[in-house]
Amino acid sequence: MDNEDWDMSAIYGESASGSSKDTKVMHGKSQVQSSIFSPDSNIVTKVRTIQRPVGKPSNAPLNTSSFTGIGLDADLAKHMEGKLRVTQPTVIQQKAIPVLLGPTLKVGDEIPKSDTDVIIQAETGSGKTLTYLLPILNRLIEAEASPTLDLESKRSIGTVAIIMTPTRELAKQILQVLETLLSMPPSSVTGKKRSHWIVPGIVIGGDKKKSEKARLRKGVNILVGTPGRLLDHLQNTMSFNVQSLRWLVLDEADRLLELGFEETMTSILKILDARVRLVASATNANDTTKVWPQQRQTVLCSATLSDDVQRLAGTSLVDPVYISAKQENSIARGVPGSSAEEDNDKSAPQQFMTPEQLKQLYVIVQAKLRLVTLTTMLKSAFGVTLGSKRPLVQPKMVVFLSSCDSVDFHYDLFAHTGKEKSNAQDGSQDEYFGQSLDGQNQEDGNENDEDMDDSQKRVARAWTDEMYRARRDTERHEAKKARAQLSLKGATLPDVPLFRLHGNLAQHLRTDTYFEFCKSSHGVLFATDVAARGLDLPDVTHIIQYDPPSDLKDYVHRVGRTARLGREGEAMLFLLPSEVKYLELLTAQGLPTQEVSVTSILMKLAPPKSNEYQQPATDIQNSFERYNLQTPENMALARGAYWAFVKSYATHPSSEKHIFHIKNLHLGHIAKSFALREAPSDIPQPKKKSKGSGAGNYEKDETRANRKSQKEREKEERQKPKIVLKRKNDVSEFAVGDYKSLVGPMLKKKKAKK
Ligand SMILES: Nc1ncnc2c1ncn2[C@@H]1O[C@H](COP(=O)(O)OP(=O)(O)OP(=O)(O)O)[C@@H](O)[C@H]1O
Repeated sequence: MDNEDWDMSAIYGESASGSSKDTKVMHGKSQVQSSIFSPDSNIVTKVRTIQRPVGKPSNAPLNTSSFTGIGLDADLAKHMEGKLRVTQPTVIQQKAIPVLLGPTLKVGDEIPKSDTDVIIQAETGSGKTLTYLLPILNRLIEAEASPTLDLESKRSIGTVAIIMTPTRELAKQILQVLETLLSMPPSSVTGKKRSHWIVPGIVIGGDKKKSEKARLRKGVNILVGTPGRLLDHLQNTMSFNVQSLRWLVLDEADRLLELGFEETMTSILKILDARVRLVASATNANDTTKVWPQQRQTVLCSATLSDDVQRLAGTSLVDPVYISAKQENSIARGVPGSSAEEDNDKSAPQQFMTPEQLKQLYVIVQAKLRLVTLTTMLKSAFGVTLGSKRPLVQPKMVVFLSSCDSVDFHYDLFAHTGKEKSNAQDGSQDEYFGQSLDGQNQEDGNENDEDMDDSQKRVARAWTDEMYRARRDTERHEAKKARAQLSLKGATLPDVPLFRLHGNLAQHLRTDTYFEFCKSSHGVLFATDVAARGLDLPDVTHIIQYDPPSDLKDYVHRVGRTARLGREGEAMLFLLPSEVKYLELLTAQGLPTQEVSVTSILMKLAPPKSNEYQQPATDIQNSFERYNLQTPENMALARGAYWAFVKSYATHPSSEKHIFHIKNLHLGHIAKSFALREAPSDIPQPKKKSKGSGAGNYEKDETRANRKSQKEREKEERQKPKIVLKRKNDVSEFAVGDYKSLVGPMLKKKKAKK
């Protein structure tokens, strides 16, 4: 159905689309004010929108089953009902919990005869955390009745379960769920305390190692951690006792096994293999109970499974069973996708799973319109565009960006734009280091040239300069303070709390922001992929992928922050016209997307009964550009974000280079999307920040670049075309320069091999 045909030729406003450019030198560079609309820019295309109905909720609890019915301890089930409001299992819980409870329970026909390694695949938001935590807990509690397990020395048994996650936030979230489950009251039947002896713990980068060591020395029975810190403790904390380890859970397994984490994971597995086996064969001292697995059971889970999992499964899993939420038969032996025939087999496991009820949309936007389109989308969602009403239930949104610097920039921009001084004319009068302070002096009303002699004028000028500097310093100080806050509210989206999350924030800010956003009923979180995996952010209604992910798996995890547990949700993907082929990749993976036209979004800016959206869009863009010009700090954030974007674009995997290639980027328009008025060749690169300063362009743990091995990066370097970008007919005034000048020193150093 065609539902978004607009004839825009009639409504190009003169001021919004005029081609005249205004040039000024500020912040050491020429600033060109150019229009984001031009008569020949064909932003209005006939859009054929395919209306695809969303499916029935696929990750909701089943109303035909109960936890006790699938073998869970009655006290534990009751406790979950009271504490978590969890009463009925989801599909994956119904299928996997009986298997993980072990062969002794004999619930279900398909349960393997002995404990076995397990691979679990289910949609995002389907309750995978409880799927693996509940059976472990259940089996620990069951062991209380075992005469061979000395209750007094249970803590000294050391760590019996390790849960590994790729991000610190996810580790904290899992610990929180674990602690809730462990706060079980005494049994209503026997009156005995349950689970009180089980000690949970966490080891993650960014936290103090010393206190972690102390806790490990005392004994932690279930340990949640990120790979780097876990390996560190395995290598350096002598008192870390894993001799009785029975469960190893790799949550978000595919991410953990990607290049970058792979080496760490291999080392961890080697150490565990050696230590656990050593004791088991020497004394068999830990064979304390029949209800625990006799050997270490490894559980892998994710919504996306990939080649990495197959690689690990081949070496480290013993005859695993595969349990999928979507597959007809509950349980299958072997590793999904490991046989060649499966490639042609339609019943073979799906690599990616998204909730059926999730609405997946995309918009194709020219780079120069990206920022206003995003702004309009946010404004209209919160009901702050002309003629729109605030929705009764305010949305809660996550905007995914490709770099930490980009997150900082957008967070800062939305938090502060609109507060700039009203007399600011394209920033010239607000520029702290500009030539003129006249505007400021007049504003302060301290100077009346006609009534003063020369010396009075000098004193007055010195005095106003002084006051101006003092005010400038105060404003800068306040801006600095504001940047360290957990959330901010700005004039662009009044009363909407804005948050940011990325791997370069100090750990306490990361943690506090995560919990704060969880608690908030509405708001916008600007985040890198650090928020993509596993985070259970309650009530998120919308996801915006402003920068496409570097990996299709991340697409699935990002959109999975909404539409959780049977709820509705909407995800929007931004694509440049040169990236349209990405849709083919999504389609090939069975990910259903539906187009929304950029015009239909921008039209939300038009006054009621009018089609004139270009002027309000231009006003928004100009106010962003003015904000950047206001202070060197603002300028630095924008320039840093621009460079981070360009560099991050260059790290898309080689398999996607035909879609995301830097040579396809219109850099002048990209600069516009960071509200910069400078030519790309003029945009200075940010100075390298000192190591360990907690600042930088990319994610530390979660960077795209980190995911590649040195070898793979070198190979990509060699393959990079030696190109000189030429000015194309339809290319703007800015997009000129050779590859090196565009990409910067990070890539400059390596020479292409012949
Ligand atoms: N059976 C259930 N009934 C009600 N709520 C549940 C049930 N199982 C889990 N939940 C809740 O659903 C939410 C999502 O669970 P969880 O984070 O484990 O999903 P997930 O499948 O691991 O998602 P992701 O793939 O994104 O990590 C949590 O808040 C959890 O408490």
